[in-house]
Amino acid sequence: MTKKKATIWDGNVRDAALTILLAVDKNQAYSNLLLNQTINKYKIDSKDRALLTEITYGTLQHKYTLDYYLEPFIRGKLDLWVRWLLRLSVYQIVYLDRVPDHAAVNEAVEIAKRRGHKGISSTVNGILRSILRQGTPSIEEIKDPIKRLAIETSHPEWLVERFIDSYGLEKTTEMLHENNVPPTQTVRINKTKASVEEVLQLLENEGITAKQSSVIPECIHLVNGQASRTNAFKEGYITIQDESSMMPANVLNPQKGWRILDMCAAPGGKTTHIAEKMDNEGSILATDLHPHKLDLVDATCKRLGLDIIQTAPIDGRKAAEYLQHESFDAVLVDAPCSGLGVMRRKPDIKYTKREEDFESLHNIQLALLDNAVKVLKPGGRLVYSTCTVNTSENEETVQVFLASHPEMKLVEIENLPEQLLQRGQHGMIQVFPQDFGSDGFFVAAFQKTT
Ligand SMILES: C[S@@+](CC[C@H](N)C(=O)[O-])C[C@H]1O[C@@H](n2cnc3c(N)ncnc32)[C@H](O)[C@@H]1O
Repeated sequence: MTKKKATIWDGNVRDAALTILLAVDKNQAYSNLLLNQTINKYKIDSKDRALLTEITYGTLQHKYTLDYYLEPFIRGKLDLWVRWLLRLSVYQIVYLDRVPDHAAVNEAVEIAKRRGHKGISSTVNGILRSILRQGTPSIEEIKDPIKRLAIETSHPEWLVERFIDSYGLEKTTEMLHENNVPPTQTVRINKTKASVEEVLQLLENEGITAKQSSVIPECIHLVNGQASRTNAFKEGYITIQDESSMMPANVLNPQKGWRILDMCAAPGGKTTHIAEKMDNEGSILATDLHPHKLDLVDATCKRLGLDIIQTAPIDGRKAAEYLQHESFDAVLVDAPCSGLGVMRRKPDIKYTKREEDFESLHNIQLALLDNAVKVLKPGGRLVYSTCTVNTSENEETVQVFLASHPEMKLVEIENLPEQLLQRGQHGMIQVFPQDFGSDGFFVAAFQKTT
């Protein structure tokens, strides 16, 4: 008898969510990539897609809270898949009004029967029915305020403490809650092809309601639909990008005809934004450590009709060995970072990041900046950005960099809307997810004086 090949999708949303959650936990798979691959590969329809996304992300986002709710009801050790099945079931019971409790329990019992044996399914049934009868334990009763906030918002305690040390209790509390709010879909319009009004009309013709952002003018918020499936996307009128990520190109303020280096360019979101701002006139060298990722940059340029971008695999920590010194009008270092600003869309980051990662990231960031200075023309502009909320990779990287580079100075950021400028000081802006519902993001602008 031929064995049936295992598949993520057999029409059962909860089962597919369980498979994805297990892969994220066991194989350190990226939840967003695996979820998108599953949805696209199996062409999952919009109703199932919404529920699958909600259960997968929601369960992952609230993992520690769900464990707290489950703890009093679990006796002994459970297999990993059983624990995830319980978590995703309690997630539905506690957070999803549109799923009746009995449906969540029955589905879990059926999955337990299929994946395990009768004993397991009655354990799952017993635990979930006890929770329905007795209710979940109260988080309010946790005495330690840091532990309470960590459980309530499902973040590791060390990270909560670190955030409070850097940003204070109020900002941290707001940020941790916002990290559990699903992000809205935002796209950037390609102004070399159409105006905002024209793109809004194109999207409307495809049944998509969208509106221009009140923060970054080239940003559009989608109310429904999936940007990647639209003709507007396929024909190069839009690029999927978080609103915060639209800051660096604006801060760089590139002019037509400039020669620009984008040192950590893949997959090309900011490179192509810079090219659009230059009206596709001038030249951009887009480099990245990983050659295969540069194919994505090339493909995006082709889709958007931009031809001033050349790609090259270069380790930015050695860029000055390969590139002519003082040859670029401006350099963008959109550095590799801990990604603590994007936990809304990549909840796995909450559970996988370690404090010891920060120092090596800080050192890589400094090495990238050192090289950027060497290839920058005197008078040229350097922009440093990260998608993290972490002083050691943001303000401290800037301070240490400045201390060893007297020829560099921070310059006032000008080319952003007032509401963003208000959040900055001395050439640096830290955006928090709660500020505009966009990713947490940091940007700093420097000028080479000699
Ligand atoms: C934050 S991502 C860049 C995102 C990109 N700028 C965009 O907007 O689409 C950081 C990038 O840095 C690259 N990277 C990591 N270490 C690098 C190094 N030593 N030199 C150059 N690129 C590096 C990674 O491969 C990754 O693509």
